[in-house]
Amino acid sequence: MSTTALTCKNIEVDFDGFKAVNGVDLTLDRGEVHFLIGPNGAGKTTLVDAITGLARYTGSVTKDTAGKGAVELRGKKVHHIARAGIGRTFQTATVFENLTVAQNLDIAAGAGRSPWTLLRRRAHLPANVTAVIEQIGLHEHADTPAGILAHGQKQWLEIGMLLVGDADVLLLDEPIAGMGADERETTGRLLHDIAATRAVAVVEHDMDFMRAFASRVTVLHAGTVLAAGTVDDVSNDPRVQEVYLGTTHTESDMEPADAATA
Ligand SMILES: Nc1ncnc2c1ncn2[C@@H]1O[C@H](COP(=O)(O)OP(=O)(O)OP(=O)(O)O)[C@@H](O)[C@H]1O
Repeated sequence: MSTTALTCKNIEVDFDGFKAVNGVDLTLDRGEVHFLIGPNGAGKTTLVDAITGLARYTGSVTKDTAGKGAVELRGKKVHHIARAGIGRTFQTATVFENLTVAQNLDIAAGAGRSPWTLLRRRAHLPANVTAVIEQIGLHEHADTPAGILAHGQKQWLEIGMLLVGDADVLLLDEPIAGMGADERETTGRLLHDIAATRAVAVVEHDMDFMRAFASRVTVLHAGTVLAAGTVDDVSNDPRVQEVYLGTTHTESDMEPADAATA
């Protein structure tokens, strides 16, 4: 059963009079892989920036925690928002290249620990770190320096760092950019595995990937929600077809399916 993890109401981001996000409502539910799509400049990244505290906005973003009610995130500092369970990745993975996979995860898991305990060598990894290494498929690379991981593996490690940090809402910016077919497939399955208990939102340009793995889709255009629903709902929406086919944004075309990775 899906439960709501994040609710955005009437979000507006204004850059000197230009509304990059203009009255967006969005709900992210646990149990779903929710794709945010739209042509270049639609406002996808700015919306994620607002949710994570990097862009000032009006409106409301509330984090819903089962049993504890809703907490307003607007006005909170970036690290408070992260601590409230909102995790984010960027297109370029930001892992500690000289540390091993296990050390990267151990540090991400220890956000609340003192620097001294973080530095101390640990005889055994905490159970949650071991479980996440398994979940992200890097158990054979636990002692591999992150810097020599393949591109896809680095992305999975970064997602793993959000998981051990107890992110309940994961906002992923083009997680499959630069990945091969097998890595994309693995990533899609990983996202659904994660979404079993958390909310996952993916900003994406790759329409094949969206069709294969989206539980729900929100289409942004010019800072507003153009359409929302299932893959079929949005694919069959004439307004969505118009935006993708009737404008110059052909690099994001809905057809052919594999048109773009921005
Ligand atoms: N700091 C800023 N100052 C002014 N305008 C900005 C700023 N950041 C983004 N914009 C503008 O806001 C609009 C939305 O940009 P945004 O990056 O959110 O779009 P996007 O949907 O993520 O696009 P893409 O898919 O190309 O990444 C664009 O017109 C962009 O030029």
